[in-house]
Amino acid sequence: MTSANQIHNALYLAFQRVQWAELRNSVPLTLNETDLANLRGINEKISLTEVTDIYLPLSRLLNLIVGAKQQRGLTLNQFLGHTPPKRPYIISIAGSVAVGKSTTARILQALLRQWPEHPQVDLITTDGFLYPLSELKRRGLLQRKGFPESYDMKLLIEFITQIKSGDASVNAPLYSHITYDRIPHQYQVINQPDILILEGLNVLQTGQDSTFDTKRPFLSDFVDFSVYVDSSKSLLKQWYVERFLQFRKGAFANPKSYFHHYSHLSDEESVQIASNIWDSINGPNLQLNIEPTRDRAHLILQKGPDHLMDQVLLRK
Ligand SMILES: Nc1ncnc2c1ncn2[C@@H]1O[C@H](COP(=O)(O)OP(=O)(O)OP(=O)(O)O)[C@@H](O)[C@H]1O
Ligand SMILES: CC(C)(CO)[C@@H](O)C(=O)NCCC(=O)O
Repeated sequence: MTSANQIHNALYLAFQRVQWAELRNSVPLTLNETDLANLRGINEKISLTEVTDIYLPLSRLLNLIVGAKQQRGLTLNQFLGHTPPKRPYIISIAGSVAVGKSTTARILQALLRQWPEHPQVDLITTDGFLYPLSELKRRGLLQRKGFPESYDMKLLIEFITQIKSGDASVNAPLYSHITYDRIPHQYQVINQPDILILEGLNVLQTGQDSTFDTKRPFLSDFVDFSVYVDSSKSLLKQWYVERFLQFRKGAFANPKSYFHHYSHLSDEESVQIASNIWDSINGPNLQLNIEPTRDRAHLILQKGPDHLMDQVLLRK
């Protein structure tokens, strides 16, 4: 009998933290003080050593992989004798709520932009494709936010089809964590970037359940390279609760915030409420719908305590 471990070893090359960090020596790019200050602006909790030791080699790997695809495009054009429109290279980033998908995506965006072969790197999150709050209410899905059925997959597939066709000025809907809802009449315009990073918990899902139209293509059919950010369940819950406490002091204090009523809670009450939301919504969603997609990724980033990278797994 072939064990799950054997299958994993056959599919992935595994790099422990130290091995991966050594690859930094083969990265020609360095970061200057301004670059580092910009990265600080993304999230002041990010360790800059982590950026240079872990994410810089990662940006080099992606730079090489994107380069290979660009080369293939040129070869194909030569064969076909025409020049098709510029089509963005699409990188997806999946993982649990609170694992750090958006932070990872923003670090990679900042680093990938530094490479002269692909200066224009755009980033969008699938949060904007959640149904508006009124629609979620209508469908009785308020307690299922983030579950597959809470996303307008038709809209998301339409969006990615336009991007992949090389269309100019494609609108992506925007989401606000303050109002907990889609922002009406406001869009992010995607205009033929070199790379588009698509971040969200559902990007590796195939929708092989009754809630989806089985004839519809999968999002992953449009994605060139997929990343899954992984960590242990206990750390994920801890990061979720910590972020909730942080929000209570920041975003929730805004009277427009959907969670404004939480801003007056004590620490103890907040921890209780965040734990309940985790145990009833985000934890089960991770278990049922997100974690099962992990081994479809081309690259798995495994984070340990303090968001430090433990291991990098790369599809052979
Ligand atoms: N590399 C990092 N170093 C330190 N803290 C981090 C790092 N990445 C993420 N965090 C922290 O972890 C929490 C979750 O991060 P982030 O908001 O990026 O997660 P997410 O996966 O995008 O979440 P969601 O799905 O809810 O949008 C935040 O409090 C963030 O500050
Ligand atoms: C918007 C999502 C679904 C994904 O980012 C998530 O942050 C969320 O709101 N989940 C629902 C439960 C909660 O409030 O955490």
